[in-house]
Amino acid sequence: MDEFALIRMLNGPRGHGGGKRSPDDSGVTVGIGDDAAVLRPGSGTELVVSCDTMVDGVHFKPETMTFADIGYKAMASNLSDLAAMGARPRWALVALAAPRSLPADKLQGLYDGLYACAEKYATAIVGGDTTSSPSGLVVTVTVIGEVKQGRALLRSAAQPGDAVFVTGPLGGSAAGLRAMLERREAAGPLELLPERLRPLARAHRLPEPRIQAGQLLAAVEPRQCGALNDISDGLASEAWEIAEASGVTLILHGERIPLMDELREYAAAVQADPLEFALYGGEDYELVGTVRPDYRAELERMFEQAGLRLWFVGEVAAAGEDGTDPAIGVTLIRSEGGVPAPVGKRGYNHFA
Ligand SMILES: Nc1ncnc2c1ncn2[C@@H]1O[C@H](COP(=O)(O)OP(=O)(O)O)[C@@H](O)[C@H]1O
Ligand SMILES: Cc1ncc(C[n+]2csc(CCOP(=O)(O)OP(=O)(O)O)c2C)c(N)n1
Ligand SMILES: [Mg+2]
Ligand SMILES: [Mg+2]
Ligand SMILES: [Mg+2]
Repeated sequence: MDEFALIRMLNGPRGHGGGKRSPDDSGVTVGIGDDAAVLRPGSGTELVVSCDTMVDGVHFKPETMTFADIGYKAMASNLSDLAAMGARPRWALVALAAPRSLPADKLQGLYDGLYACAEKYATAIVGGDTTSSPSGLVVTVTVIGEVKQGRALLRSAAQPGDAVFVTGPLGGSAAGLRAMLERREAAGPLELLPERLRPLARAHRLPEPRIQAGQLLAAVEPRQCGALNDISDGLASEAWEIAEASGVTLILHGERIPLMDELREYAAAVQADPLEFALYGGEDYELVGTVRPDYRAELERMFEQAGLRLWFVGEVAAAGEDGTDPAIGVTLIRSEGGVPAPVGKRGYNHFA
């Protein structure tokens, strides 16, 4: 099949989504098929743009992900960065570098996953690029969202006194990854995995970007909301990014960090500390953020009303206030009443 037939197959009417599946108010003047897409942003909005790549052997292996999972997660991990800015997703572009030997039905599976996630979060796929790859599969998604002018949520907005929250349990994805690699079986339907591993594998393979939570936070009275970040490299690494960008210290309470029961069970079975998965594992795609302390109860109420939840896991201190060195950074109080210990600035790092 030639390149153009492939693009038509993946995105056309015979594909598993096609440009036809755009959301109703897609704002697309020109979509797939010309030299570039032409898009109409809403008035009074600013564009929010980000891209992330998934690479064979780095982000997935046959044991860890099906092709549909790779597509879903490529879209979800990108939308997660829009969530972390408080943006509403609008459009996406997909750049694909695929080995010539990769069967078309595998690529079709990848596109099933991409379109499934894009549809779920009202995102129109408006273009991309298709090339051959001399080695493994590489998928890059670019996402474009919108936020009301001046309302984007930045890493630099944490203030001393803020409460630190996360939007969901952490560490499950990294435990799922480890468990699937240990099994050494090709990834198949989640239902075929032992029940205790399913939630962990799901967290790794089919993460959900916290779009609704991000938008809710961006809509809050602006002076009440602090920093926001999504957790791709692990809570420690993302908390460090907020600390450095804001010039503060984040104090985390180990016992308040939400963990799935299945993670606790898995960690006990492999004699590991479940908190290590949460702090340094990564790919949870939950949000970590801060809120002014007086607004905490109101934010909790707003989340509850929207059918969402927050977990308060710590507080922001002026740099050095807790007596630890270096002054700017992240500290952990393992159990209540204990003393804060520095948290290493480590997590997933492509070149470390
Ligand atoms: N090769 C690059 N060229 C230009 N900017 C880059 C490049 N790689 C990353 N960035 C930018 O660096 C910042 C941090 O990137 P990254 O750590 O990948 O963010 P995230 O973890 O949120 O995906 C972002 O603003 C991103 O756009
Ligand atoms: C086979 C395999 N090995 C290791 C990992 C773990 N892993 C790969 S990339 C990554 C971090 C997130 O990816 P990155 O490209 O750094 O995303 P970004 O921070 O730019 O959003 C993690 C934890 C994995 N997902 N699959
Ligand atoms: Mg990135
Ligand atoms: Mg991010
Ligand atoms: Mg990212």
